[in-house]
Amino acid sequence: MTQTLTLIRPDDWHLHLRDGAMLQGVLPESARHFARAIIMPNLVPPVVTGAQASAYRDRILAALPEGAAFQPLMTLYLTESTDAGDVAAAHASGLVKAVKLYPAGATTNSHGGVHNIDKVMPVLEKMAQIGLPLCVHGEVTTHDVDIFDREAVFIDTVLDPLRRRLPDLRVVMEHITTEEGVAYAREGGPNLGATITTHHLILNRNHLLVGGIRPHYYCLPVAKREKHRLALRAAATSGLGRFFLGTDSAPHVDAAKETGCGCAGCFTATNTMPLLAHVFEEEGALDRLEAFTSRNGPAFYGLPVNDTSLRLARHDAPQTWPEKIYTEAGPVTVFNPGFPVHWAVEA
Ligand SMILES: NC(=O)N[C@@H](CC(=O)O)C(=O)O
Ligand SMILES: [Zn+2]
Ligand SMILES: [Zn+2]
Repeated sequence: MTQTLTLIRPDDWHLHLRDGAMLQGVLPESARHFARAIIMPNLVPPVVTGAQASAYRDRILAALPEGAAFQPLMTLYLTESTDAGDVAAAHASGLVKAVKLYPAGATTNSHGGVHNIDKVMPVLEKMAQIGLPLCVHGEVTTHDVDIFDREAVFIDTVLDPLRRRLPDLRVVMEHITTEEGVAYAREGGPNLGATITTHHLILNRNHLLVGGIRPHYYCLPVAKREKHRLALRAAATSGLGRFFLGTDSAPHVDAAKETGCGCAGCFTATNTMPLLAHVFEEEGALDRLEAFTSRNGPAFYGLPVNDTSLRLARHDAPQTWPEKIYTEAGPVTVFNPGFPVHWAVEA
């Protein structure tokens, strides 16, 4: 008999949709399974002001397939000239659900990000006052720090000092990739959450580098040692409210990935839910998948859970999905986990 699993419809608490032709091409992949998503603001130019977030939200809604009930939850890209009053107004109107901190130079389109945290303290103080969460790409960018250590060093030298300075600030550690990240989030109290991606539950750095370099497994923060992947699996399947799904699905056209200096980002919007069912089944934790994908995120953000559902089924035969999404901007390769997956989302 086919095993099925019915979940409260999931949300994605960290998603890149881009703009224009790419947005048009990838949005249906998320809207098919997810009810809501926190939309990352690292466009070119970035989404800095409330007015820009409102215009971007309109473009997303206009790109939605007919009849899709998908709600984009908007964020602002924090810069050293961000205006605290504009942030507060965008939050008060209900438009903006979080502000995103990119350390300058940390990742794709982060050059306009923050060099010096002191310069953004007035905005962060306002956010702490009004309860608006700060989503953090938690890596230091100084060249003397090894890329595999950047998350752990960020926690010690930036995140922990910031949280001691502003204990009321609500923070989401985005896409954690290390046991240090898991441990810090676990101990962080009710003002701290952490998103975990699908691909970091599947990949370690060997998958990226052994037997040839795999550009479609390259993302930031970069996949780490196996012990870190196992720590992430334990956290995601723990059921603890701190940990929730943020796919960090980050589309780049193949030409920008398969090149001498490839972009960072894994595109997982299409197959995240079957992959997660596979991972949670392996961990003997299918009963905790719903907490990770559908309950813990809304609880952290103070939103109701969705009132619709999503059904997964486990088939005897391995399931398939498109190898690429053909957008008008170019083809985007869908994340291939490298093992057979028997789960599929029911139509
Ligand atoms: N995760 C990635 O590797 N890339 C993201 C940026 C980010 O989330 O850091 C992107 O925008 O492409
Ligand atoms: Zn990031
Ligand atoms: Zn991201």
